[in-house]
Amino acid sequence: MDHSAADENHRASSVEITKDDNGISQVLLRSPRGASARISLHGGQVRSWKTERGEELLFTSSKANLKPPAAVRGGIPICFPQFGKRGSLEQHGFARNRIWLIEENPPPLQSTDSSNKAFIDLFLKSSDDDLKIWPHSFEVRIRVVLSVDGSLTLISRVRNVNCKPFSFSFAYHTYFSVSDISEVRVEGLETLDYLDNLCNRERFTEQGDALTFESEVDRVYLSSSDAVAVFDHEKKRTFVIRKEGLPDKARGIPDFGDDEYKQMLCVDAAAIEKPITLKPGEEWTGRVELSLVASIQ
Ligand SMILES: O=P(O)(O)OC[C@H]1O[C@H](O)[C@H](O)[C@@H](O)[C@@H]1O
Repeated sequence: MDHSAADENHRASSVEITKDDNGISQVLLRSPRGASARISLHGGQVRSWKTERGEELLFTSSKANLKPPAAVRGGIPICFPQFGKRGSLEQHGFARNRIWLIEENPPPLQSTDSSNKAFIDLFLKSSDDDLKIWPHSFEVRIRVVLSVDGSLTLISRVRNVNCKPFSFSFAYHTYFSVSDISEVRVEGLETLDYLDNLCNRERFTEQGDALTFESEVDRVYLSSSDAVAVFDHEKKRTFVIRKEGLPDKARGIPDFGDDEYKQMLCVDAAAIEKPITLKPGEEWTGRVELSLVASIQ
């Protein structure tokens, strides 16, 4: 068997497409050691990411409405073309509400080696209804890759297929599952400036060595470093989030008035404060890699 045929064979055994309870296609990626990721075509959203021991690493609200076009609070929603309420569109834009397609032969991805890894390519383009509320023709592609060691990488491309420039925001709005938010600390955001969404986006500078949580937090850190770590002392887990092409980080624990939300922490890799502008025919690429490392507490 030649090399590419071996790759194809490996891929076929590690990618499975089924339907969820609402009849929406979902993709299951499996690593040879048993880690897995499940991605729904509703929103192109990663809904589950599990270790080889079957432990779920992402949070999903037990009250989430999973029926399209609802926005599902959990997993990794894709915020595009708007983050939060910073624009005329619905919160976090419409991409997370749309039904995406699987793309069999996407244009080649520069400097990305997905061989021997389980991956899927998803695609969304502006519909006539989208153009009524956001008049810019676009194509968005996301490759979700599960590596042999269980780490999860999402690579996104946005292309301007319009005849005029347009600007957009983008975020991987990642809901990590944590034991209890009081047991968690975040490193990698110290000394950065942030905009506090709970104080009319006023600008502050982060102090202290590592960040812990005592009450609701909703902040956008500007020009953050490309690696942030989330330590969960009780679960003895450390998540490492690495990003490229996405200057900002958002961090939040919402106060939805419910104990359930003490078991989650949102850390987004994002382009929020300086929206990305594309001229006709241009393409932007952004990437995030999530990994679980041996506990360094
Ligand atoms: O509930 P969602 O629409 O998914 O948004 C969840 C959260 O997203 C971001 O972090 C916003 O800054 C928060 O204000 C919001 O609570």
